[in-house]
Amino acid sequence: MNTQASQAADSSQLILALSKGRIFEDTLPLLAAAGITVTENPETSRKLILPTNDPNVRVLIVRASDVPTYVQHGAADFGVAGKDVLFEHGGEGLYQPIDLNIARCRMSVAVKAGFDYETAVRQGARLRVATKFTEMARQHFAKKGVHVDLIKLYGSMELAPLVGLSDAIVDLVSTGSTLRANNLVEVEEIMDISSRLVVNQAALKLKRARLQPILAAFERASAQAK
Ligand SMILES: Nc1ncnc2c1ncn2[C@@H]1O[C@H](COP(=O)(O)OP(=O)(O)OP(=O)(O)O)[C@@H](O)[C@H]1O
Ligand SMILES: O=P(O)(O)OC[C@H]1O[C@H](OP(=O)(O)OP(=O)(O)O)[C@H](O)[C@@H]1O
Repeated sequence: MNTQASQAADSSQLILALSKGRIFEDTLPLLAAAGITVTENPETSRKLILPTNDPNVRVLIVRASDVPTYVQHGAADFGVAGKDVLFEHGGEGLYQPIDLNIARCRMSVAVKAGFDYETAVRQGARLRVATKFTEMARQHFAKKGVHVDLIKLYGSMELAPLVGLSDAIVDLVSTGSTLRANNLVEVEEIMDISSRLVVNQAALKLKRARLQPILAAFERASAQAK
C-alpha cells in the first residue's frame, strides 16, 4: 500500500480529498464548523498534502473529477465532489450521506444563438454534442430518443459550436455569463447540481468515531447555509 493509502488506513488519521478553487473555498466554513482549519493555502502552496490544525487530519488537493477515485480506493477517507462528477464516476464504493448545497449550478444543453434546436430534435436530426460529461449527455439524449454523436472535451466546451465542432454542448451553467459572452443560448436544463460529501465505505465503519462528529458538523453547517 502506498504512503497516502496507509495513512488513510491508520484509524487515528483522517484524509480529506478536495479540489482547489470553489470546492476548497466553499468547504472551509464547513470544516471550521467541525473545528478544523487548513493551515496552508492551495493557491499559494505547491504542496498536495496540506496540514490542518489537527495533526490527525490532512487534506489532499486533487482534480475535481479525481475526488471520487481517491475516496473509492481508500487513499482518502472522505471528500467533496459535485453531483456532475459523481454521475460520471458512477459512485461505486462511495457512501454519499450529505448534500452540502455548495458549488450550486445546473447541467444544461446549449447551442449557438440562431440554431433551431427544437426543430432539429423534432425532425430526428442526428446531433453532434461536445461535452466533458459524456455519461450525463448519453443518458439525457437516450431518454429523449435523440440520436447523438458525443465528442469528448476536457474544458472550454463553449467553443465547440462556435467553430463548427458540434451542434450543441452539455455543460455547467451558473450565472449564464459564459454562454452569453460566447453567443450561446441554454435550450434545456438537465439537472440541478450541487456538491456532496462522499465517504469511503470501509472508513465509515472503521473510523466511525472520528468521522461521525465531522459529518454531523458538516450537516448542521450546510443546512444553516441553505
Ligand atoms: N460556474 C459554476 N458555479 C458553481 N458551481 C460550479 C460551476 N462550475 C462548476 N461548478 C461545480 O464545482 C465543481 C468543481 O468545479 P471546478 O471548476 O473547480 O473543477 P473543474 O475544473 O470542472 O474539474 P477538473 O479540474 O476535474 O476538470 C464542479 O464539478 C461542479 O459541480
Ligand atoms: O454560467 P457561469 O456563471 O458563466 O458559469 C459557467 C462556467 O463555469 C464553469 O467553468 P469554470 O468557471 O469552472 O471554468 P473551468 O471549466 O475552466 O474550470 C463551467 O464549465 C462554465 O464554463
